Amino acid sequence: MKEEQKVIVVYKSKYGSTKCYAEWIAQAVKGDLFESSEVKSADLFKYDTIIFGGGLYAVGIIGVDIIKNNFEQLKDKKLIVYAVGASSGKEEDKNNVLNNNFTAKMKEKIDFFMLRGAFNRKRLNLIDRFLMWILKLKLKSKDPKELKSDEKGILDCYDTPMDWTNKEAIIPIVESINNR
Ligand SMILES: Cc1cc2nc3c(=O)[nH]c(=O)nc-3n(C[C@H](O)[C@H](O)[C@H](O)COP(=O)(O)O)c2cc1C
Repeated sequence: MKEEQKVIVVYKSKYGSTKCYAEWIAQAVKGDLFESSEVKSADLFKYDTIIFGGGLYAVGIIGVDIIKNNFEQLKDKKLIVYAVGASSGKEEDKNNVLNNNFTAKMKEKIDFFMLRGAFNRKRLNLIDRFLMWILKLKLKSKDPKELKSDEKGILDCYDTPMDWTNKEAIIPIVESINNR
């Protein structure tokens, strides 16, 4: 990475997976690390590269509005977004998340990555537990052959706590900054 590049790593995480990846990434790229509530839009403008990570909830990337709402001012910077979910990040799931969260113009400019987080139903707050229960009922009522891979992933970990967080998964993100 060129000496003068300033990198900020911002994250929003509910249960810690996205935070864990943000810490690994910030350490690897020597970036400044912030939880999204600690950052104002004006802080982002001071950096050359902005990396945002958010947990995936019902195909939405939590906290990503900080990038979307400031997109016009940020679009000429290097913009990286990663979403952390239970999904294995297959192309189909990735496109689904991209289309659900970004406009065509944003998709062109933003380097987007999917990372795999963790899931433990017992650690969820009451609302999330209820939402997951509704989702499970909905998925169970579908023909198993019709399930998308992220839906299968959710059913697989509903009763079994899983932790897929893996430091090596940040390599493509770190490389995309270093190869700038
Ligand atoms: C209510 C709820 C909805 C979720 N929706 C999705 C989803 O749409 N896609 C996905 O891949 N994972 C989904 N997950 C799994 C989370 O994204 C996963 O646990 C992730 O590691 C959370 O990151 P965090 O700990 O940083 O918040 C959902 C989890 C909950 C509790």
